[in-house]
Amino acid sequence: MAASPPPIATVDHPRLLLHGFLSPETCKELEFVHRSCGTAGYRPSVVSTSLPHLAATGCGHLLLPFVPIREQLRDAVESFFSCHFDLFVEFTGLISWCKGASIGWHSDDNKPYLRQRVFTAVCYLNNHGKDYKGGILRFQDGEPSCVVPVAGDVVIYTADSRNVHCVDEVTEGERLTVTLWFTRDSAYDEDPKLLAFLSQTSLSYEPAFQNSYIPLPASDNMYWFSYDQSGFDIRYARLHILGFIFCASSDQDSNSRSVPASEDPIELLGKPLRVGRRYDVFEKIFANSLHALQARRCLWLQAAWPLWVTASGDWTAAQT
Ligand SMILES: O=C(O)CCC(=O)C(=O)O
Ligand SMILES: [Fe+2]
Repeated sequence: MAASPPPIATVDHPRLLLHGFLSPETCKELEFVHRSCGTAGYRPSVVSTSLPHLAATGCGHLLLPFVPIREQLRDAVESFFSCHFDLFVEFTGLISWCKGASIGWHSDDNKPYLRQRVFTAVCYLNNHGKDYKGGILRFQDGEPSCVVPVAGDVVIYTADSRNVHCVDEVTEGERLTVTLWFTRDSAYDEDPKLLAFLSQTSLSYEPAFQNSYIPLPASDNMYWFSYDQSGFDIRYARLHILGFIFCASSDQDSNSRSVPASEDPIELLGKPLRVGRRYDVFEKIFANSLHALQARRCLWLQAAWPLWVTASGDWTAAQT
């Protein structure tokens, strides 16, 4: 008779790679949510869409695809780690790792404010080699020693020092994941926070606003920006990479589309603005550039035409 495997709790590096956990359709659906609502600012070269962000910005309907995925992942984690206790989802987020993104050796509970995390699940939504280069997940010890991401696969592991890992730098393309952390501490349960955000956004906005497909602005304190620390503002870089150029309303020359020297572009990031494409300028005034970035994929603002962002106000001067 074959000996039964040792209980997972006694294994040195408890982790599991599951192939084909998410269907290709689900991967695409999640990618769509991310393209619609992803926001820069969580870490340099990373764009994220967290569930609290969706709930807080009037996109509660986009939480739906996550409901079965979270449950299936919770089941998989509970069963693999033989959990005889309640397990709560602490964080769920879509994360794209753009060119230059990486993370060094760490365990996922390695900061005082992360101690509540006990298990991690990372689902891969696109493919290493085809969609991007780099971005391989490596573990310091144990098997599998590395994970080459394939769309639909999921890796689950303990968040403690038994699973120290890193992710190689993405050198080309964009690597897309949905990452969940699980906790035993109900104080960190993500669900009540989502419900609170959902009830705020659905109760406190005008009906006309609720019908808009454009996300509401996320609150300033939901994201941090690195400008103060490094002199580099991730919002500005992202606008630039996407092909947007600031165009102040006083600019008479549509070809130069430049910001007058007196206007600090960084200050403009925080001011209300409109978004334009070629000779069309959308009527909607966005609260700030972050809000416009949240919405730009809904508006299909990524075509082959020149794009620009104008300061709000007399935009007609910009298109003469
Ligand atoms: O995306 C991955 O493969 C792992 C990500 C990771 O280590 C993290 O977010 O802490
Ligand atoms: Fe990690």
